[in-house]
Amino acid sequence: QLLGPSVQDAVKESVQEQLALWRTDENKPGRYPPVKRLPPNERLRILVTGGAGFVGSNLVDRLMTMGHEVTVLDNLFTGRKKNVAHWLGHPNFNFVIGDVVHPIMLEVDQIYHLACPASPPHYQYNPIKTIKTSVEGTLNMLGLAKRVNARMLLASTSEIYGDPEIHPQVESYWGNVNTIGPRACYDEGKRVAETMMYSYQRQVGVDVRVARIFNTFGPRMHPNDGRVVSNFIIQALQDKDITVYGDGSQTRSFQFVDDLVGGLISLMNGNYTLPVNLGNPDEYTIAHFATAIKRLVNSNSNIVALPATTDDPHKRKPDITVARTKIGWEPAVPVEQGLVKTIEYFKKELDEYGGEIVPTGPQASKPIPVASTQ
Ligand SMILES: O=C(O)[C@H]1O[C@H](OP(=O)(O)OP(=O)(O)OC[C@H]2O[C@@H](n3ccc(=O)[nH]c3=O)[C@H](O)[C@@H]2O)[C@H](O)[C@@H](O)[C@@H]1O
Repeated sequence: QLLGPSVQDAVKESVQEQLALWRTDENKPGRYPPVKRLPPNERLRILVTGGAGFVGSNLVDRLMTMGHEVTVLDNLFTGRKKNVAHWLGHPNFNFVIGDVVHPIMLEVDQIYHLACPASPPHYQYNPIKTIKTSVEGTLNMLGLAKRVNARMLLASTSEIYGDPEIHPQVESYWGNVNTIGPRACYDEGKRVAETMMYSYQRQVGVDVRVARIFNTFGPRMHPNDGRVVSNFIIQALQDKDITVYGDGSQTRSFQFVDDLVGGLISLMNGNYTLPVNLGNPDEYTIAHFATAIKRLVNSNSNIVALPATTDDPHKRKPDITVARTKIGWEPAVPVEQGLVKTIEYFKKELDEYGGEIVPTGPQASKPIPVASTQ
C-alpha cells in the first residue's frame, strides 16, 4: 500500500463540497482551496494525463486536497483550463499543455492516464488522432512508467465490451466490437491500450492498473460534450427538444463523477492488477432517462426521436463484484442526487455562455471552444 490509512480517510471527504465552500467564503483563508499537509514520505508525485478534462480535473481536485504533488498534462482538445484554474500557481501543482502522442520526461511515482476524447462525436471527429492518442499516447506513458518505475493506471472503458451479448458485463467477457465501424477508433484503441498495459507488465514488470469506466456524469462536463446527460440537461434547461437517438429502448447505467474518482484512487492504491469495472449498476432506458431529466429540470421541452447512431450498444450495465471484493469500492451517490448537482453546474455554464448553448448532435464534431470560458 502506497498510501497510509490517514490518506484513505481523506479520500472519503467530499472535495467538491469543500471547494464550493472555499469559493463562496468571502474571507477566503488563502488563495487556494485547502490541502492536507502530508509528510514527505507519504507525498507522491502524480501525473494526470487529461487532467484538465471532466474526469481528470475532478480527480486532480481530490489528489491535490489529499496533499500530493500533481502534474497535469493536457492538450486542451476537450479539456478546459478553467477546470484547473483554481490550482494554477500552487506549489504542489504543475500544468503542462502538451499532447501524450509526444514522449515526455518527468519524475513521477504514479500516472493516471486519462487523456483521450471520450464522447462519441468528439472521438469520431478525428478518428486517426483518436487511435494515435490511445496507441502512441499509452505507449509513451508506459515508456515513462518503465523508466521512472511508476505505477500506471489506464482509463479504459465499458466500450471495450462493444455491443455486449451478456448482461450485466463482467470483466471476464471479451466483448463484441465492430472493428471497422465509426466507434472502433475509440473501442479498439482502448482495447489495444489494455493489451499494451499487460504486455509491459509481463515483459518488463511495469506495475499496472486498468479501470473500465462506465457512463459517468457530473460537474465539469464540457457543455458541447454531446453525450446523453449533458445534452438532455442543456436541452431541458433551454426548453429545447430533448433528442433521443433511436427508439430509446437502449439502456445505460450512470455513475456520478465523485464516485468514479474514489474508485480510481482505490484501484490505483490497492493490490489488484487485473481490469476492474467502475460504474453504477443503476440502469435506465434512454427514453425513461429523458423523462426523468425533463421532470428534474421542470422543463417544457418536447422529447423527440432522431435516427439511431451506428453501432450504438443496445444495453450496458456493469457487474461490480470485482470492484466490491478486490478494491472495496462501490458507488455511493444516487443518480438523482448527482443529476441535481449536475443541473446546477449547467445552469451556471449557461449563464457564462450568455444564455444559450447548442448541444453537440449525433454527427462527428469538434468541441466548440468559447474563449471566455476556457
Ligand atoms: O459517458 C460515458 O462515460 C461513455 O460515453 C460514450 O458511450 P455512450 O454510452 O454511447 O454515451 P452517450 O453518447 O452518452 O450515449 C448514451 C446513449 O444515449 C443516446 N443519446 C445520446 C445523446 C443524445 O442527445 N441523445 C441520445 O439518445 C445514445 O444514442 C446512446 O444510446 C463513450 O463512448 C464511452 O467511452 C464513455 O465511457
